[in-house]
Amino acid sequence: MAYNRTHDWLTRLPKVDLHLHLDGSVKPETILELALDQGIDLPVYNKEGLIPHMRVGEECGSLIEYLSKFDFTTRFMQSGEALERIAYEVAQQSAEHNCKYVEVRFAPQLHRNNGLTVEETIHYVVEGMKRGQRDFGVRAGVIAICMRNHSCESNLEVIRAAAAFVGKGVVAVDLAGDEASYPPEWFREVFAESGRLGIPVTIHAGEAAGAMNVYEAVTNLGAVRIGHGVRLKENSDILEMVKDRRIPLEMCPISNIQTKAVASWDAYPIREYLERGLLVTINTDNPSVSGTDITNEYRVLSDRFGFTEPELVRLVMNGVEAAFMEESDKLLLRLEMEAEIKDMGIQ
Ligand SMILES: O=c1[nH]cnc2c1ncn2[C@H]1C[C@H](O)[C@@H](CO)O1
Ligand SMILES: [Zn+2]
Repeated sequence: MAYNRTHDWLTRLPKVDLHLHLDGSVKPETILELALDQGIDLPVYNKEGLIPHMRVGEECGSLIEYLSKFDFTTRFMQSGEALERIAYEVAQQSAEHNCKYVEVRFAPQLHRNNGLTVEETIHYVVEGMKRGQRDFGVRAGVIAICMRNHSCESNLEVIRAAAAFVGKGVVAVDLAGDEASYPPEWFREVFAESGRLGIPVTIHAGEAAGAMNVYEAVTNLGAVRIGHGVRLKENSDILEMVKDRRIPLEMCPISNIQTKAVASWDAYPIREYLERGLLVTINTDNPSVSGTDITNEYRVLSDRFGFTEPELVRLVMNGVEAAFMEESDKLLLRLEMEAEIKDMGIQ
């Protein structure tokens, strides 16, 4: 069988992206326009000059350093118009990589500096995704994020607002931010509310701290998916539990290397996870902060780990299985993607 791993092939491969932050996906061109519209000064007025302010380099040493890039971008994301536009552009960027389904996550409380309510921020992001779906055919769901450095009250407000949008664009809630300083057990009260309201939960865990955080996220916060889970490999019992419960891992390879969730590509556990039967999915995390896109994630994996075309297809279809989607919609998406993959000559 001849494997033709060209860039073009991977771009055309239908894909999904389940872990993508809105504020980590803003194009520098858009920042230039938003700054002019909003009357906010910029350090430089050209795309290339903005990139170092938005993107981490090779030298990024930790998740904390990685997270420092977000303050720059969120300043321009304080109006309904900006949120709607950026969500729309995420759908557009997804379509450029033949991404058929995307789950976009954002933290409503980070977008309230000019007086938007939590509900309004969600409304505008949902509207942008819907317009994107109409124009580019990319299906989408929105995930509302609670932040680790925010109070219980402000996170509860996010959970309750998100619950009101379930079935109207929001598909889940999440917990993000500095994992090493804020352990998941501090958030039991917050996610008890998502349990009461019946909204699905995914939690960033096992990224900047160990496997115990994955255990806590699953057993006490009600996580049915895990963001990253790179350090799950440190504990076999917890790994087996995640496997037995079929809990998908939303892995984001380039980001995981940059944040030092893992020391090097040699130590990246993706092959090990697949061999041990975990449901691994491939995602971008933050295209503009990480300088990546979904095609690039697959390309790097294919280059680094020698994944074959059928293996790459399996990773894509794991993403479909893991999607926060109604089973009937999932079936349609799967059939559509399988037909397209078959047309590309892969079984
Ligand atoms: O990989 C990540 N781990 C933890 N927190 C993250 C990651 N990527 C982005 N964030 C944070 C920074 C953003 O401002 C916030 C909401 O999208 O989520
Ligand atoms: Zn993330």
